[in-house]
Amino acid sequence: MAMDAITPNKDKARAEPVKRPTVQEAEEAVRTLIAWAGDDPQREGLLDTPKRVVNAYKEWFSGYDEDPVKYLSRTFEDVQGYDDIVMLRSIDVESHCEHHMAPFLGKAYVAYMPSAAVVGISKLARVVEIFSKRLQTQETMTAQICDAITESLAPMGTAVLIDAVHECMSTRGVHHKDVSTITTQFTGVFKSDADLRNRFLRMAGKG
Ligand SMILES: Nc1nc2c(ncn2[C@@H]2O[C@H](COP(=O)(O)OP(=O)(O)OP(=O)(O)O)[C@@H](O)[C@H]2O)c(=O)[nH]1
Ligand SMILES: [Zn+2]
Repeated sequence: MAMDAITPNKDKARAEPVKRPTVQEAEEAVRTLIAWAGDDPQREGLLDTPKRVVNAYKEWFSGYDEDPVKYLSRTFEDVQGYDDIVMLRSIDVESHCEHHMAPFLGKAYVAYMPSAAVVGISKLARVVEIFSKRLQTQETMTAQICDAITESLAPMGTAVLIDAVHECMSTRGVHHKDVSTITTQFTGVFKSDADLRNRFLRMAGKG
């Protein structure tokens, strides 16, 4: 999808799409932040930095240009009657918090109980990646991953757990380095069946 088509995280208060600035405008904003940090944007070592930062942003925030549902649309039905949990453990999460634009890093655990069809397992990791490559709160991201799987696959239930360390808490502010944050979202049988939910948590190593 083109870089000028932005699909922001849902914000019900905003009706109009956000207009993406030009590369030149984005680079100028980085020069402003360099000066705000106290350095000279014209210093030789910093001359190419705005270009590098803008390119890094393209990668860190590439999730605005991707539609997770697209990845979940191809399913497979021939699984010989398989009817138990499908779970991906320890999916890397590299995201940025929407409050400080600081990284938060961790792991996601994603499971669903198939109703009929299953999906290619790599697509679940892609869904995590797409939502993580946006400005996020961990809670929003956990709910978005769960919703995308639930809406696309209509499984018997979906379970998502994210365990992450927020650099806005470890490198600034309260400076707590060893605190990780766990968020969970459960639907369907994972919500109604405590034994199944506990099985998921044990399989994630959190039970
Ligand atoms: N719930 C939630 N909070 C987050 C997340 N990422 C960062 N935060 C918190 O967002 C809050 C923002 O609080 P503010 O008081 O507005 O900002 P601040 O003055 O920079 O806060 P401190 O981080 O405490 O210095 C902080 O408590 C952060 O720890 C997240 O994913 N979920
Ligand atoms: Zn933060």
